[in-house]
Amino acid sequence: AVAFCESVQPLEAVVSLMAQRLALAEDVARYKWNQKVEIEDSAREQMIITKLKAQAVAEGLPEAWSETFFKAQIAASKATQKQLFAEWQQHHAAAFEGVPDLNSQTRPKLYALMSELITALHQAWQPLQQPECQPVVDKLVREKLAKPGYKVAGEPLFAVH
Ligand SMILES: O=C(O)C(=O)C[C@]1(C(=O)O)C=C[C@@H](O)C=C1
Repeated sequence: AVAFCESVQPLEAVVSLMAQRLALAEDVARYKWNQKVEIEDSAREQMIITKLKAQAVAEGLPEAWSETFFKAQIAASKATQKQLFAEWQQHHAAAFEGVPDLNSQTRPKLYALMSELITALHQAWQPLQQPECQPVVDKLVREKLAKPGYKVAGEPLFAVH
C-alpha cells in the first residue's frame, strides 16, 4: 500500500515562513544597493545564529540541525541578494526609491520570522521525519520558495532524523 503524508499543514506553515523570509532579501538588497554596502555581514550572522540556536534548543529542536537550518536560510538570502546585485550591475540600475530602512524595518521582520520558524519547525518535526512526507516537502519548497535560494534554503528539511 502507498503511504500518504497525513499532516501537511505544519509543513506548509514552515515553508510559507521560509518563503516570507526569503522574499525580504529583495528589500535588504535594495537598501544595500542604495547605500553601497557589502551584502555579507559575518559578525551579524554569528550574532543571529548564536541567539537563535539558544532559542531553538529551549523550544526542543536539536542544536546542530538548527544551526544548519539557520545558516541555510541566511545563505539563501545572500544568494538572492547577489543575484539581484548582478542584474542591477548589468543594467546600471539607479538607486531605488521607497526602500524600507534595513535596521528599523527589515531586520526586525527577518528576526521575527526566524522566531516563528522555530515554533513552526517544532510543530512540524514529526512529519518532517516521515519518508512519506518528503515528496510533499519537496513540492512545497519548489512551489513556494523563489529561485535562486530555494535549493539552499530547503536542503535541511530533507535531513531531519
Ligand atoms: O541583515 C542583513 O544585513 C542581511 O543581509 C540579512 C542576513 C540574513 O539573512 O539574516 C543575510 C546576510 C548577512 O550576512 C546577514 C544577515
